[in-house]
Amino acid sequence: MLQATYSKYNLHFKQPAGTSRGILTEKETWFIKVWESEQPEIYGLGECALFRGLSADDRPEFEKILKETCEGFSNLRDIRYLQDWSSIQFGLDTALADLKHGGKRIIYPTPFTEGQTDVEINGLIWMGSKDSMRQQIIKKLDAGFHCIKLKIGAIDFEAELDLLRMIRSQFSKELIELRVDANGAFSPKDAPRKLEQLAKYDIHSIEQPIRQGQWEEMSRLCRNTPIPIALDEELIGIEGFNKDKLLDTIRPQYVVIKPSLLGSFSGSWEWISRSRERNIGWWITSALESNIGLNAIAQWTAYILECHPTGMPQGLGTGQLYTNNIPSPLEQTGSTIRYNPQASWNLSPISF
Ligand SMILES: O=C(O)CCC(=O)c1ccccc1C(=O)O
Repeated sequence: MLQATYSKYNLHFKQPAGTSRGILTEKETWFIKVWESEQPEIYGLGECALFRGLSADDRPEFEKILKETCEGFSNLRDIRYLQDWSSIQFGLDTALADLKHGGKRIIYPTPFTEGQTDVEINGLIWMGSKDSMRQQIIKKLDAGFHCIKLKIGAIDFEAELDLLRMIRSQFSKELIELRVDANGAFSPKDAPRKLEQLAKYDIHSIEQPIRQGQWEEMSRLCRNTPIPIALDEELIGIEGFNKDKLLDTIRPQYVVIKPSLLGSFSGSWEWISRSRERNIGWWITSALESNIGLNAIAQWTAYILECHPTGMPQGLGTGQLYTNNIPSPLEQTGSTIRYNPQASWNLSPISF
């Protein structure tokens, strides 16, 4: 009989992570474990990566639903009811796929999990003082990144423009692709002027320039913008035919796919396939998961890119943020993430 249980885990940031939504020092997450009662030593592990303030499932009943999911698991025929609970669906999908493949943290077996391919990623620059952002940028460039993404929209806009000017004075757009992520910080009124100013620095794309839920304003921005716009928060909680409606109304240049927030792998694939039909670009990003969730996202990304290569860096560069992450075979070297099948997991930090 299939069994399941869960456990809460608190991740601690090495450095406070600044975004226009505030500064993070800790991130809670939940692990889920599944096994056959005859063989408890072989189990699948997943991460229900609840993101407070961002996930559609940041609701008071979260733990109750997770608990009921685990308790009612053996006679659960249909887990589609979890479509409202993206992070639980993501954790359960991961754990079940892991169990199916023998409980070795192999979720999507591909050449990536054999260590034969890697995935190009962007380097992430958190918001901070101009000095701290400059130091982070230099570190990422030294590490070999060709694409960096800056969280913008909270420090003084002129200082942010200065940073972009500094980067561009040393590195052309052929050498470094610059992405920025405003996490909704601009007002619809200011956004056009801010986009014009940013455009001087050959910006590849801007994520979520204005807050989600303003389809008319966002649609207008996307029509006139000098910088391609990528939707991120905008996609959270949108289901079914509304996905088509959103893409047809806003017509963004890109969408950012976060599997733990967008209905796991199936919900994420719906966004990718619908975007592909409309010539809307996409990339896949982690959203502050531990290595358990990041591993699942990285493996799924490699699996999707095998059939649908885009040539674009993905946003999976969040693996080194925490002091107490779960030691894993994921390695970030240069500008890529890879899975080293010779390395091992150390799951001892997790207790069920
Ligand atoms: O932006 C990234 O690539 C990862 C970081 C991330 O998801 C995040 C972290 C803090 C606040 C908002 C977000 C977000 O972009 O959704």
